Amino acid sequence: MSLHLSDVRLTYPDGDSTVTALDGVSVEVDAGDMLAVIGPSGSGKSSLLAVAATLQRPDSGAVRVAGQDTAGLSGKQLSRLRLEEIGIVFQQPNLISSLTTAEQLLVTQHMRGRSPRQHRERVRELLATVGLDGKQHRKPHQLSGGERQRVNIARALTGKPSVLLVDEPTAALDHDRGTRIVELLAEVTREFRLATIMVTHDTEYLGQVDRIAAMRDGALSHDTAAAPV
Ligand SMILES: Nc1ncnc2c1ncn2[C@@H]1O[C@H](COP(=O)(O)OP(=O)(O)OP(=O)(O)O)[C@@H](O)[C@H]1O
Repeated sequence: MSLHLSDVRLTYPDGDSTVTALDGVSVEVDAGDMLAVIGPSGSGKSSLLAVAATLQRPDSGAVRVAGQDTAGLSGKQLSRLRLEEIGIVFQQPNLISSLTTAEQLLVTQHMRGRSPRQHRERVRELLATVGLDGKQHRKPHQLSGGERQRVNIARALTGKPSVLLVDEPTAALDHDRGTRIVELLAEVTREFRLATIMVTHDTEYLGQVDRIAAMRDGALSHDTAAAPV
């Protein structure tokens, strides 16, 4: 399973004119691969994630998620595809303050219409995978910033997605915590055979990813295997 964008173009209205956010972007990310996308502010990184997440329909070009062409799908079918196949990690964890760590994950299963009871074991395993063993009963204020980001990642993985989209995961973290979060993302990408795209400003963490692409003015100008560190 993979994520495939082909010649994607996206414009936004801008007064009497338009702004081109994505200008013929093509990229393929295979299962088990992690691609980092870097680039200056306004270069189109968030737009790329929004299109890959099927939250934004492109003006033209194709978006295939887990082998499925998204062009002909209705809004309802896209929502279902997102729930089943796509995990999204936003910059801010946006955890619900009254819920425990385990409940943050169970509530997403409830939204999928699945009984939380059947998923307690998976939630326990996922929390262990992200290094939160023994912290399932803690509420967000009882966790560190890095731990909250780990809950965010575990929550994105609860529905067993094949695609993981990550927006600036290290923005609020110091160097050590940031390094461990990117390590964790690389680990879960391999372990769960995810097709992962991580948008980041922080070039210091790029040694841990498989491929790096640079966005400039809506174009993906470079896509290469990451240099070994
Ligand atoms: N909703 C919108 N309406 C109009 N223009 C937009 C909208 N969203 C983004 N843009 C424009 O599209 C271009 C790409 O923006 P985008 O947010 O994708 O870049 P970015 O690389 O993610 O920037 P940043 O790192 O600052 O988040 C920019 O010129 C931006 O001003």
